Amino acid sequence: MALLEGIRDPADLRELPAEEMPALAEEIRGFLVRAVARTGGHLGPNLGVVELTLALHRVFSSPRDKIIFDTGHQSYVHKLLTGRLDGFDGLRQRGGLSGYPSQGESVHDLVENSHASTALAYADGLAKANQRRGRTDRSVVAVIGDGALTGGMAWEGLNNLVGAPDRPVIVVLNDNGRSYAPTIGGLGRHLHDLRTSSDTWLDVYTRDGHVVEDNLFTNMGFGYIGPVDGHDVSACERAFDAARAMRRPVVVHVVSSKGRGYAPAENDQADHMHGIGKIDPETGEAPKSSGTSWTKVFADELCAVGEDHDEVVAITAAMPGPTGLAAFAERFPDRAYDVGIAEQHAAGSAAGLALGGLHPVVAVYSTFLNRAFDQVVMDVALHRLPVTFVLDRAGITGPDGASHHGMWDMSILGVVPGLRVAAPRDPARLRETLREAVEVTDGPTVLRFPKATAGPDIDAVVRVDGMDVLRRSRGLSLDVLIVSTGVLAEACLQAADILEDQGIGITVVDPRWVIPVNPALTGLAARHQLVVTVEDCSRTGGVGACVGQACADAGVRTPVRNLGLPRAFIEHGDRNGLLADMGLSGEQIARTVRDHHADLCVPARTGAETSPR
Ligand SMILES: Cc1ncc(C[n+]2csc(CCOP(=O)(O)OP(=O)(O)O)c2C)c(N)n1
Ligand SMILES: CC(=O)[C@@H](O)[C@H](O)COP(=O)(O)O
Ligand SMILES: [Mg+2]
Repeated sequence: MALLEGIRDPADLRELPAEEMPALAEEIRGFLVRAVARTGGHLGPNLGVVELTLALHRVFSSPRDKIIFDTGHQSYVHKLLTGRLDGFDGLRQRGGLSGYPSQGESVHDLVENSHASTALAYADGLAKANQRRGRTDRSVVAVIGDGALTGGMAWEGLNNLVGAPDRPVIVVLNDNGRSYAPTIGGLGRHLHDLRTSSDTWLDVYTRDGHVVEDNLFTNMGFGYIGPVDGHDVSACERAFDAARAMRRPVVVHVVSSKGRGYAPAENDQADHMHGIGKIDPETGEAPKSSGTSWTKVFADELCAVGEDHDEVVAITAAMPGPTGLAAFAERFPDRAYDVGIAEQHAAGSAAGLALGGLHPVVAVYSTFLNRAFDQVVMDVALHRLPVTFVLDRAGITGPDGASHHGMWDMSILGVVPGLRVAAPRDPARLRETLREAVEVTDGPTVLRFPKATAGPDIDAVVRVDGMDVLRRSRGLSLDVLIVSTGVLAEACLQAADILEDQGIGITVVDPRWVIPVNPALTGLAARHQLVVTVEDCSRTGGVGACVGQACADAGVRTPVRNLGLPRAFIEHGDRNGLLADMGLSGEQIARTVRDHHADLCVPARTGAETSPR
């Protein structure tokens, strides 16, 4: 790896002769496979941008020239070329390199948000700032994938970028034909036609670039250069030079292949190793996973629901595999819709499907529902439409860090009139609440579950008014009511064991449907000295806040304390380690409950009250 080890800064790269680029690319590919096989990460996307990224850093002078990576999952090569070769052993681990650009890591990193389709907005703003400040000596370059280009924000960006022909921005479209799955819709078809219609890929550029007469981009007002071979460093360099010389908004259409140069990724028909865990670098094989994921439990039950409910249809935002909808699509191909990376459209289209008499199930990662909040409120809930949103990766996810933790869904959804949220604690409750959700006809429902292996079922001692009492106080004192949400039930029960041994009477209740607050919960709260709510979601506006509000509104004076995630961006790490950092392990919950109970300075009650039967 002599060449790669000699690059500590893009300036070192620019010193190398063009003839060294193929060898350097080879070194980078070999390094990526070995490193990501050890840590997991986005191997496929990064293998696809090796030559493209070399050309970017040879033509443009970051950080004076700004290079923005849309989504950012394809920025490993950029990190290797900007002095972070040694950090890859800690990729996506606590205290290690982020899997996305990170301002704290490098001056060459600009956008940390890994939500797709935002790069053109940043580029628009940066270009305007350069123009305002008379900075005519630098470029703004946005690298966006064909998948990210299916997102609505990307079209808002394109529309604004061409609004000012005199404000140069270079849009590098990295077109590998897919997100996880092949890129859908008219854009997918158009790009395919552009990729295949040119008899020869452009490798010679006149000063004004090679403008193709008539395509989507030229008709909008962009200069267009392409299609360019994304695995030919020199061709990419010539294209970027030509684009810069045009001094106007330009799209450079680069054609690449995800997983390039590593047979197990190239042959992976699912998604060319888009995002992987640890693998054997020789074979590409992953160790057999122990246990069943929450996603698999959902995928299987949705297929069963589909058999029983002909009105149920499913929508994914370019993630059929990761959300589990691929199984439903295989079973019911005419009842599954992939709308591209377009969560807002997914929610709006779901509203249309519901108005048409169907019951759509929209499966997205919790964090990506943020993007469709207005559609959930105004297009679905306002019309009281029967749409079920299934939020995978809810709560702390782990390796993808701050913009992927699904830690705001219950906080933002708590304010939506008529919307109901369930947080199943185990596979049995996921199956149960999913079936309950698809029976709801007068408004939206939401289920949320984590990126984790699904644990064993936790049966209730008794179900009272739809809520599951998981633990009744062993003694007769009703000191503390722990309101457990979702998978944290296991930690709450561990805490209950510890606290009971310390003489504090604990009731643990799982409301199952956590928003709006079950009125019976306030009655249960009234019979205890203290209520402690526990959730894998932001404490701000989460279930705990809703319970406190409900108790206050019901005139229940029992103090309510909320355990959950802080109003902060939480770095990447492993899920359990981060939950423990946030005080959400069994032991920590017990310690916090004990402290709150001690603060009440009230002796444990004896006898008079009755535990819920
Ligand atoms: C708003 C949003 N929805 C979903 C995702 C999940 N996601 C991460 S990468 C990806 C596919 C990106 O495809 P593309 O832009 O073509 O980049 P490629 O992986 O092909 O390089 C998706 C859907 C996301 N990051 N942001
Ligand atoms: C980049 C992106 O948003 C996704 O690829 C994300 O990495 C999802 O990862 P998991 O599916 O492993 O949770
Ligand atoms: Mg793509």
